[in-house]
Formats: sequence, structure tokens, C-alpha cells
Amino acid sequence: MSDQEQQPHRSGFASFVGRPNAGKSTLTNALVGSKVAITSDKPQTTRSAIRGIVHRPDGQLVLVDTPGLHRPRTLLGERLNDLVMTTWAEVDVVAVCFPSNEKIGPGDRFIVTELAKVRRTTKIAVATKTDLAEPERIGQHLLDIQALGADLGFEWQEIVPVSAKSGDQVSLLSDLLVGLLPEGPPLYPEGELTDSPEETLVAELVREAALDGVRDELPHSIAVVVEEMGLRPDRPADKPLLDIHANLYVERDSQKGIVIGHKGARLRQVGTRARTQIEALLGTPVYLDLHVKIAKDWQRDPRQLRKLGF
Ligand SMILES: Nc1nc2c(ncn2[C@@H]2O[C@H](COP(=O)(O)OP(=O)(O)OP(=O)(O)O)[C@@H](O)[C@H]2O)c(=O)[nH]1
Repeated sequence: MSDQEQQPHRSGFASFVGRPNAGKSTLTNALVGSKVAITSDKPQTTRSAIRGIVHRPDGQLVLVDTPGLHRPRTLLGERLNDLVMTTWAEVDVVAVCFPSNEKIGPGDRFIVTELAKVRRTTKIAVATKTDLAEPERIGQHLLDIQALGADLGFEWQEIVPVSAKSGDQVSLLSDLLVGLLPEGPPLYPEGELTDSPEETLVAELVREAALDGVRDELPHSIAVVVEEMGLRPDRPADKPLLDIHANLYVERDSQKGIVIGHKGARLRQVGTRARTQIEALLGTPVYLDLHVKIAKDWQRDPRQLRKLGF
């Protein structure tokens, strides 16, 4: 037997956290090797806890993708922060992402201050987007990250520089994360990339398509709910068609106009883009029926929030 075969199998959960746009979703995708978490140039696109699963001979790493933590201003903001804190206490490892091309700021400090309160969980730091920074700058960044931990009274278990774009150090990060998990058998069947319901993934892809190119204030006001999803009956086995009916919720009439566009042109683009992504994900031709609805001030209304799945 080689050394590798004698190693115990490990399994557990890790969560990437960090301020908006820190590169958490992209890193999740790079580790899992398939598009399961959405990415966007717009901050705060990750709302649901979508998990990607890394299957390896020596371990299984379940990645829990949480929303960004930020100072709450609405009821939705508070719910999101609660969700984040609960997740941190439940997972084995929290990996805080600090983009290498940006200085550590008050947003990072806020997150790490909150994380420091969660005692049990192993904390590591990831310097993301190293392809966007010079080596000297990365060196300083790593020192700053270490100092931030020390300042808040703890030591990072690891500090790892990574580029999800170029793939540099991604497999090292995978090794480190698996090494930090407890011994145990796989938690999910092999081949499973995510345990989120397909509806959640579909809703996220529609939301991603709807966010593309819209004004900065709009992203926070869009929610997508998949009302119905199923294979169309009476289709030949070799020509399946998946029917998806989804509602795209905005808060105000003016936002509805923006999403729909002139004579519906923008909504058609959103539909086409989302459909292409969903087909690629599920491997089935899709008929996507998309409607825009107004849920007035849904971010502040508990009943609306529950209906929209928060
Ligand atoms: N050059 C480069 N860009 C990256 C890298 N990782 C992420 N990005 C880009 O940074 C932006 C934000 O990445 P995301 O993965 O969506 O960031 P996030 O932290 O999940 O963002 P939120 O969901 O808003 O919290 C996207 O435009 C990515 O393409 C990287 O390693 N190198």
C-alpha cells in the first residue's frame, strides 16, 4: 500500500466569505470544476446557500456559498447576516477571501470581527485574484491579512494566495481545505456536484441574466422564483423539453420598465441568456416562460420575504 492509500478519508463543510466581489463564487467554481455558483460583476449576487461538492479519493469537501456579510439596513439585510453567522458556526472551515488587487478595508475588518466571535470553526485566509497583483504587492497583502487576524485576537490556520482565473494554487487550496476536515466517509453520492434543488440553480441563473448590464441600484431589488418546472408530457424520449415558468420580482413600476426594456427587448435577451445557461447546466432543451412582477418593497416586508424564499 502506498502512503496515499493509508490516509484516512475526510469529509466536511467549508464556506467562503468575504466582501462583495471578493471572488468567492469564482473560487467555488474553480474548485468544483463546474458552474454551480453564479458570478457577476455586480456585488451581492449570491443570495442562497448554493453548495458545490469537491469529490476526491482522499476526501469530500462540501462548499457552502453564503451571501456577503454587510451592515444591515433592511430586514433582508438582517436575515442575510443571520444566515451567514449560522453557517459559520455549522461548517468546519471558514475561508475569508481578500482580493489581492485591493487593500484591506473597513468591510473586511467588519467581517473578520464578526468571524472572530465564532470560536470553534477553523479560520483560513485566501488572497484571491493574485493574477491581478504584482508579487511585491501580494507579499504585503499576506502580511496585512496576518496582522488583521492578530489584531482581532486569533491566528489564521493558513493564509493562501490563489488565482481562480489562472488556476494558480487552486489544487493546493483544495488539499489544504480537505486536510482541515474531520475524518469520515463521503457525505454525498459521487458525481453529485450540488445538493441545491435544481429550481434554486435555475432561479439563480435567471437572476444572473437579469442583472447583466442593469443600473447599479437594481440588483438588490430583483428576486426570481421558479413557479413550475417539469418535462413536457408527450414528447419523444430522444427529444425532451423542460418547461420552466419563472417570475422575476422587482420592487417598483420603474424597475419593471428597466427589466422589460423597449417593447420587451431586454426581457427577451434575459430569457435567451438564461435559457442557454440552464440548458448547459441541465443538458436538456428548455422552454423558459418568464414574467416580471412587482412585489412592492419586498426587501422590507416579512411576508414577501418568506414567499420569495428568504
Ligand atoms: N482576474 C481575476 N478575476 C477574478 C478572479 N476571481 C474572481 N474574479 C472576478 O471578480 C468578480 C467577482 O467575482 P465573484 O466570484 O462573483 O465574487 P463573489 O465574492 O462571489 O461576489 P458576491 O457574490 O457579489 O459576493 C468577477 O467579475 C470575477 O470574474 C481571479 O482569480 N482573477
